[in-house]
Amino acid sequence: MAVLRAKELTKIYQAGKVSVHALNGISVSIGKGSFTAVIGKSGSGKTTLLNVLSGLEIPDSGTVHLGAVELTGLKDRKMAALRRKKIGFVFQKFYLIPEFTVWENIFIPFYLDDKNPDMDYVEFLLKEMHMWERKDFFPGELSGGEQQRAAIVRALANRPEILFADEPTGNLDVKNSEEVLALFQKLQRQIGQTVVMVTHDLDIARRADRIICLEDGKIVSDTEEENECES
Ligand SMILES: Nc1ncnc2c1ncn2[C@@H]1O[C@H](COP(=O)(O)OP(=O)(O)OP(=O)(O)O)[C@@H](O)[C@H]1O
Repeated sequence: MAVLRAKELTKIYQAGKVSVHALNGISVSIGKGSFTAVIGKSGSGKTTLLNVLSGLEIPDSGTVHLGAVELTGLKDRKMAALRRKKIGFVFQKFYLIPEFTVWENIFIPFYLDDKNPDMDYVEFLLKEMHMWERKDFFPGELSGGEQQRAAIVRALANRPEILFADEPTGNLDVKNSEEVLALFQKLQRQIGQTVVMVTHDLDIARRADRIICLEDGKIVSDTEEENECES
């Protein structure tokens, strides 16, 4: 069963007189409970694809459906609310809010929706990421790996229908990267968490069960096994 379906996505950036076709007719369907890696050379469109699939950016043409809802038709406020409730996003640069503690960063989306988080699940995630002891720290008091682990808890706390991660291990050392990938795999197994992750690294991509390779804004391969993709 597909949790997300995208059809014929195009995105053209205009930089001065140059037009860049960042997405060039991409159609893709993401199965519930699947773990997908998106790889490809620098500039192939990976981040643009993730941003469009997650509603952060609007495509020039094409559609994205999350379940029955067409993201591409939503206005800003509805999109923001839907993203808070149903979509998790992990960025390479973490983007924690520096004035708030880890705990507060995790809870902000819930405050905005006047909802209470599942405390047991948040505690489980913080402990899995070895961040329970650091929950009252401010981002500036944490290492890069700790900040990313906190950002991952924030992204997963509402049990999103789909988690997008853009180079989530790009700024992490081997040990931290391993913990992040192990958590994604554990959640996939235990609660059927759907994950779509961009990476440059074929070894990291191999941890997923599907590898989509992009070139010049197009999918050039989409496999469950070894992949000839240049990344
Ligand atoms: N805001 C923008 N304005 C103009 N061009 C852009 C913009 N964002 C991306 N591009 C261009 O679109 C293309 C795809 O960019 P994108 O960031 O999606 O690639 P990527 O595969 O994620 O690259 P990397 O691996 O280097 O992060 C690139 O050629 C890039 O220069």
